[in-house]
Amino acid sequence: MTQGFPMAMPGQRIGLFGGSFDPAHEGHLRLTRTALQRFRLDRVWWLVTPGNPLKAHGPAPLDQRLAQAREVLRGDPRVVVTDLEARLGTRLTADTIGALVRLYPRVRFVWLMGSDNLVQFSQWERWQEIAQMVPIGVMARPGSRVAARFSKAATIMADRRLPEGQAGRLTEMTPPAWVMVNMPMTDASSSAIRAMRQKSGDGRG
Ligand SMILES: Nc1ncnc2c1ncn2[C@@H]1O[C@H](COP(=O)(O)OP(=O)(O)OP(=O)(O)O)[C@@H](O)[C@H]1O
Ligand SMILES: O=C(O)c1ccc[n+]([C@@H]2O[C@H](COP(=O)([O-])O)[C@@H](O)[C@H]2O)c1
Repeated sequence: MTQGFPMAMPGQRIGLFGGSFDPAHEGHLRLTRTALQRFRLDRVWWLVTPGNPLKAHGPAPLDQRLAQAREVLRGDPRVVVTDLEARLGTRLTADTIGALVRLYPRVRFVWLMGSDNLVQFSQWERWQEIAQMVPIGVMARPGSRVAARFSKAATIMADRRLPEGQAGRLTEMTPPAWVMVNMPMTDASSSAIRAMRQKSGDGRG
């Protein structure tokens, strides 16, 4: 495998967790640990994006966000923090997933996201193509669970939704397939942390 690309064994179940991580926080950690358990994943790869295509303002430098994300994870061996999108030269999730399924044809990938992202999902470029490529695991986030449930993407994919009790089968499903699971809620958010840092005059944010 090319340098900087994580190793993966054939048949491994890997969650792809894309985000700005500007900065990473307890919510990302909780989502990751819950996904590992509920979807019976072997690994989760944090795809630290060079920049969310829907966000107008660029985030902090990529190296800074990668280093901080690794600190938050405190060496959990099941989680890999990667700059794969920068290496692949992709920004759009459809392109990133397309490249990864070609590079790792025998890995069982699932896409992970918080419920606030499911609300917006129908605005992502070629979102239905994403849903055709990999199953999707959605984790409830305070304030967006109901909106996510009635979102455009959820409505269009309603007949492909797994009951929460069957979340452990998500990686075996032929996409499109998705499930929304509850997790211990935390209202941690990167924007709240950035706002707090700005208020306290900490230049990092
Ligand atoms: N507290 C949380 N609970 C559940 N999911 C979360 C939580 N915080 C972030 N996520 C999810 O993590 C992914 C990456 O989010 P991101 O890095 O943008 O963090 P954020 O806190 O949402 O940032 P911002 O506040 O700047 O929008 C998204 O899928 C988002 O839904
Ligand atoms: O591909 C798109 O059109 C698209 C639009 C919005 C967000 N995304 C991805 O969604 C993930 C979460 O983004 P964010 O900024 O909410 O952490 C991250 O991997 C982004 O690249 C992707």
